[in-house]
Amino acid sequence: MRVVFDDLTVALGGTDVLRSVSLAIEDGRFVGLLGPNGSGKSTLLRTLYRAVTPRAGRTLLNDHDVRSLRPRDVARTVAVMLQETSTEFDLTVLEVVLLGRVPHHSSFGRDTAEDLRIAEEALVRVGALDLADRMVGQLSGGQKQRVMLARALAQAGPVLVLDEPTNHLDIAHQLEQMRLVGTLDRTVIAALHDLNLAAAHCDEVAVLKDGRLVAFGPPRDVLTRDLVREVFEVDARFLPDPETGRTVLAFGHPHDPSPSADISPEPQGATTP
Ligand SMILES: Nc1ncnc2c1ncn2[C@@H]1O[C@H](COP(=O)(O)OP(=O)(O)OP(=O)(O)O)[C@@H](O)[C@H]1O
Repeated sequence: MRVVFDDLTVALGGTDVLRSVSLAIEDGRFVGLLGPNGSGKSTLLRTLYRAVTPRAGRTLLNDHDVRSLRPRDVARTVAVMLQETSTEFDLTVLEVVLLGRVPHHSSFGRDTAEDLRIAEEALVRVGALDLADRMVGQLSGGQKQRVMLARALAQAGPVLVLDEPTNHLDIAHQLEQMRLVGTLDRTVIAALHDLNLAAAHCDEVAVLKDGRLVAFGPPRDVLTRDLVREVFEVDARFLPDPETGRTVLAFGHPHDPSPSADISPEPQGATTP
C-alpha cells in the first residue's frame, strides 16, 4: 500500500511541530524516519493512525485520506507497534498479542482458532513463544518490545508503523528485528535513532529536522557527512567494514579534537555509503 504525506502541517500546543511535510512511500518499502529528538518523527507517524489531526495537508493510504476512513478500517490497515501501555500489564503475552486481532472481529466477536494460530505464529517470528503465558507486566523492556512487535504482526494489514522499535533490544535482537521487518511484505515506516541500523536495513530514509523534511532517498545517498553534521550536529566518518565491504558510520562530537580517533583513523579510500 502506498503511503503519502501531502503538504502536512501539524500544530501541537500552539506550535507547528510539522511544517509542510510531503513524502511518498511506495508499496512494500521499508522506510526509516530519522531526525533528532523532537524533530517530529512520532507526530508524523501519529497522523497515519489518526492519533493527531493535521492543521493543514493530508495523510493518504492508497489515495484515501485517513480522516475519511472509518477507525476500524484504519486499524485493519495500519498496524502500530508502540511501547506497551499500563493497561496491558495484567494480561498474558498471548492475550496482548491476540488484542492485535480485535480490528478483524465483528462486533462482540471472540478470538477464533485462526486468531490463535496467527498470534502464536507472530510470537514464533519474534522468538517469544516461550513467553506466551507470562504476564506482560513482569517482562523485561526488550521482551515487552518483542511482544509488541508480535502484536503488530498479528494485527496484519498492509502498513506497519514502528516507533523506535529497537530501543530496548540487545544487539542480537536489534539485528534480528530489523532483518525480520525488512522481509515483511508490507509498507513499513519506522522511527529510528540508530543511523547504522537504518543504513543497513532500510530501502529509504526520510530525515526530519525542526518539523521539516530535509532529505529522502536511499541511505547511501542521504546519509552524507554534511547532512549528518547539519541535522544531528555531530561529525560522521564512513569506515569500510573489511568483512562485508559495507560502510559503517562512526560519530564524534564536533568539539572533539579528533572525532573518531578512538575508533579508527580515517581509512584510505573510504567512501560515503
Ligand atoms: N501533546 C503535545 N503538546 C505539545 N507539544 C507536543 C506534544 N507532543 C509532542 N509535542 C512536541 O512536538 C515536537 C515533536 O515531537 P515528536 O514526539 O514528534 O518528536 P520525535 O522526533 O518523535 O522525538 P524523539 O526522537 O524524542 O522521540 C516536540 O517539540 C514535542 O515537544
